[in-house]
This record gives sequence, structure tokens and C-alpha cells, in this order.
Amino acid sequence: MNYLVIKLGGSIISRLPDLFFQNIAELKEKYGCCPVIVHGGGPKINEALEQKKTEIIFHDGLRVSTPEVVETAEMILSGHYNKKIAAKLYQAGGRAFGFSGVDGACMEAEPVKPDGSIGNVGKITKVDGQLIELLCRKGYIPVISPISIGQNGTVYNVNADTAAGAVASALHANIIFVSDIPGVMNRHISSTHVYSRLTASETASLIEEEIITGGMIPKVQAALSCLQENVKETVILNGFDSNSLFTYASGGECGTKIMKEEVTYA
Ligand SMILES: Nc1ncnc2c1ncn2[C@@H]1O[C@H](COP(=O)(O)OP(=O)(O)O)[C@@H](O)[C@H]1O
Ligand SMILES: CC(=O)N[C@@H](CCC(=O)OP(=O)(O)O)C(=O)O
Repeated sequence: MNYLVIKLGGSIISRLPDLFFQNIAELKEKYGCCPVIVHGGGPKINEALEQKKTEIIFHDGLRVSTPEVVETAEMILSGHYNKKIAAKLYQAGGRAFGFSGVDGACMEAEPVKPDGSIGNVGKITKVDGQLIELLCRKGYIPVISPISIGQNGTVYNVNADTAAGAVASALHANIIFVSDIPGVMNRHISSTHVYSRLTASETASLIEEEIITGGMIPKVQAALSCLQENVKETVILNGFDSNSLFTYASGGECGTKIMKEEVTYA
């Protein structure tokens, strides 16, 4: 079976056109490829923390996560967005099955920083790919919140781009990151310049030159690290463009493709 991991960013989820959900629901029938959704929800976690007057701190793009912050992130990701996306897909004609890494311990995590300096932020050590495949075989669209669990039962907040990369690696799937921009852009070149392809070293230079900043950094890093595993292709594309998913699935050019270095033989 062919899988496509679709990471829905918090920047776009609630503004994603209905047609985009419809295209996800039709992907298997039209292109023979099973969609697996992994989603974020960062901006709404910020809102919830602001309401609680809890300080918001990021360290290298990762949210410093006390147990209280993890509880809020879990409420927004595994509660609010996970079920909203499942309902949207059902409305669009699909049958979605929503869960997080905590359910069935299907994504195990350990602390990114064992010294506790950023709290319970996790990195994924194991994904139960068989469970995800089983759901796909039964005709469900898995919808996965990145909140994950440690072997001792600690619940971890995991960056959604990283979680999506781990799921894609486990399934040997390609991955697309759906966000609120047409791809990786360079406003120094022009206000609309989008790279169609970037290699690892070009990406590193754009980070160095501060052309890639903020939330785009964990995204390109997740793309590059899953290319080192079992993932062949990673693309960042625009959720506002409802056609982008089908354009990608039919082999057309869209968004920014992040690739390993091209090997040249003498
Ligand atoms: N070079 C770049 N090209 C495009 N977007 C960039 C770039 N550098 C930083 N960004 C920012 O990254 C954001 C996407 O990251 P993020 O907000 O974390 O997305 P999501 O919630 O979709 O995962 C864009 O909205 C944009 O503001
Ligand atoms: C550890 C960490 O930073 N977790 C993220 C999880 C959500 C996320 O990644 O959402 P987006 O895809 O919308 O950015 C957070 O708390 O914001």
C-alpha cells in the first residue's frame, strides 16, 4: 500500500477550504494513495495559554512545556483539532479515525532535553506503523495528534512537523507539509519568489542567512531528517490552494520540494 503523510499546520487548519478536505477524502480512490493526517495547532495553544495568563516560551522553535502547558497542548491538539479534522473529513465523504500518540501508546517519546531545561518536550522514538496501516486497510483516514507518551507514562508535547516526519519514516511514505504559504519563499529576490526545489545545503544556507525563520525552521529540519530515514520525497505546499494536493498527487509541480544533495558521479 502507498501512503502519503499530510501534515496540517496550525497556521491553516481552521482556514483550510472544504475542497481541500474533499480532496484528501478522494485521494485513495483517485490516486490509489492512502492519506495519513498528522496535525499541529500551535496558534490556538498560544491563545489558550494567554487566556490562562501562562507565559509562552519557545526555545529553538520548541515550546517550553511544563506539565500544565502539556495539558493545555493536549486539550487543543488531541481534543479540539483532532476531532474538528475528523468531523471535516466525514463531512467531505471520508471516514476519519482520530487519536494521539498516547492512544495505544502508538507514538513513544523521550525528552528532547533530559536535563529538563525545556520541560516535557518529546522526540519520538517509536511509531506503531502497523496500527496506522491497519486503519488504512479498513478504509479509515488516520488523523494523528502529535502528543505522545513515554515508557513511564509521561505525556510529551511533540512538535507536529517532527511527529509527521516520524510517521512518514515508519510508513516509508512521502510527506507534504500543508501551511499558509506557497512554499519556501525568498523575499529578498521578490515578494512572490518561491523555491521549487531546495537541497539540504541550500536549505542550511537559507537558515544561516535568516531567510528561513520561525516556524519554517522545524519544518525544513523535519523534512531533511526524514529524508535520512525511509522517506523519498518531502514537499511544503499551500493549503489555500485547494488544487495543490491533486497537483502533487498527479506528479505536477507545486510548492517547494526539499531533497537530499544530488549525488554527482565523476
Ligand atoms: N522563507 C520562508 N518562506 C515561507 N515562510 C516562512 C519563511 N520563513 C519563515 N516563514 C514563516 O513560517 C510560517 C510557517 O510556519 P508555521 O507558522 O509554524 O506553520 P504551520 O503552523 O503551518 O506549521 C509562515 O507562515 C511564515 O510566516
Ligand atoms: C514542542 C512543541 O513546540 N509543540 C508544538 C505542538 C503543536 C505544533 O507543532 O503545531 P504547528 O504545526 O501549528 O506549529 C506546540 O506546542 O506548539
